[in-house]
Amino acid sequence: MKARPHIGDVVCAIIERNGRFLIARRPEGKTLALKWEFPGGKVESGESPRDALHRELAEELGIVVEILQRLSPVVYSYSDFSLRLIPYRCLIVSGEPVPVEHTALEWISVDDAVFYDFPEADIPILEEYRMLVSGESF
Ligand SMILES: Nc1nc2c([nH]c(=O)n2[C@H]2C[C@H](O)[C@@H](COP(=O)(O)OP(=O)(O)OP(=O)(O)O)O2)c(=O)[nH]1
Repeated sequence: MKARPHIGDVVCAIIERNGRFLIARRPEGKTLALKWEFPGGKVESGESPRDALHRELAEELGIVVEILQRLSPVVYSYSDFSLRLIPYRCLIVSGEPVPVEHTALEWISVDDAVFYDFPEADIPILEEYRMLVSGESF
């Protein structure tokens, strides 16, 4: 019998400002190279998802955020790994994002998202977010 693949938890942030949110481009030579993603990363053992998000955003972008809302987690299996991606809407409370690990950052509107190449696991998150903000005066 084949062993069930390990599913790792990954947290990610939808960081909002002026009706847009921040996306970051993954570097060449890494998994999902050159895809645009929500900033975030793997939850380490013994760490809560929220703590992991604060740590990753400080490391990757040099910012401190306030978490506003958790959206629905997405479980997705790529050909070589599986993950549970847990999204949080956030606001920056200090710092200005600087791409330490990513090759680019962009602030986009939810309608712009179709023009960017996101990982498959992100698609349901973008869809839920679109529904959510279309009901708000965003
Ligand atoms: N941060 C982030 N990661 C995502 C998103 N969508 C998605 O499939 N992922 C995947 C890419 C990575 O494999 C993993 C995030 O882990 P990470 O950013 O800490 O991983 P990494 O590139 O340093 O490590 P690795 O993939 O090379 O093992 O989750 C997303 O929107 N944001």
